[in-house]
Amino acid sequence: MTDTEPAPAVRETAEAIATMEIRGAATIASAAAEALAEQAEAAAEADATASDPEAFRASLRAAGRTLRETRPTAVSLPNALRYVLQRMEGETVDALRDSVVDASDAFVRQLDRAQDDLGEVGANRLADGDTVMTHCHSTDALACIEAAVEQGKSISAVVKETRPRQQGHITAEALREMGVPVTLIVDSAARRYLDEVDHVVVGADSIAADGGVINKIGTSGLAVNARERGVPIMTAAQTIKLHPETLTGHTVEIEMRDEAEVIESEAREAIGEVAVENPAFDVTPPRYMDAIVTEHGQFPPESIVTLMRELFGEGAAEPWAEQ
Ligand SMILES: O=P(O)(O)OC[C@H]1O[C@H](OP(=O)(O)O)[C@H](O)[C@@H]1O
Repeated sequence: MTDTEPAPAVRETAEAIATMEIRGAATIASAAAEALAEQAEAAAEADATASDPEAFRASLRAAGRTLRETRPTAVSLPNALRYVLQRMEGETVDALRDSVVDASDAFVRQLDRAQDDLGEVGANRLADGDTVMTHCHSTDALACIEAAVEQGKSISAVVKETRPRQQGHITAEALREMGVPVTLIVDSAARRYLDEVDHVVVGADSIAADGGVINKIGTSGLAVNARERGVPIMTAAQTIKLHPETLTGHTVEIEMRDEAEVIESEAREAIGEVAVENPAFDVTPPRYMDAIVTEHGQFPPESIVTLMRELFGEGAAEPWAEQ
């Protein structure tokens, strides 16, 4: 390992995030924080960095860049890197390592606590006997349903399969394990089933300062249909999903993934020369979302900017940048 080469554990985590073996905004964030701790442990042992605090810092920043480059849309990833790298301090390599490991542990603990707290808030929006509709797989959204079940409410679910990666299957299994009766449907059946649904519950990968919700592709269409059918829709999003760069007018980059996720090679060849696109996310305008549920309470999307300013100020530092 040279001073800027990430430890094998960091490269493995980065690869797993890029291929979506590790996926879901919150899970990506905790994996990234843990990878930085592993980098710190490895760098404290490596010849090039063990006795050189500046080389140690450089190796942590390089690991941050490797992790940052994996997927562009879920802001929980750079927010995790910010949390840990901004707390890296000390004059010696041992002190630096300890500060990174401690920050990483604190971040992961905070993430779990936030999800539990958010679940309680979201559960209060659900009533006994409600049927919820879900899209994709969100641990934050599931936390709301699980807390409602733990409150003794009887909840059923209509689960959208969520093409192309079918994360709805993961949601269906998780809900079944909670004892929630599940009906799995294809995405295009959603509007038909909205008449049988009391609440739509989705997660988020990023929340923009204007209250726009960036979530799995298909969320915006679902939200528009829910509004038209008069069904409330909430997004469950811990505050690590708030995108500080959008405070200064930046837009959120929507990840475009490989066409192979959409169409098998044989079918692709048979169709011939056509374009195939695979955007992973879309933006739901704030007027189509009833509430953003966070660990700090629930907010109308248009007012989320106040919470963002409180938590992030106006700036979004990049402590992983080369110096
Ligand atoms: O953080 P939690 O709530 O678990 O997940 C949040 C969001 O992350 C997922 O993205 P992907 O499957 O990684 O592309 C989905 O869009 C989901 O709603």
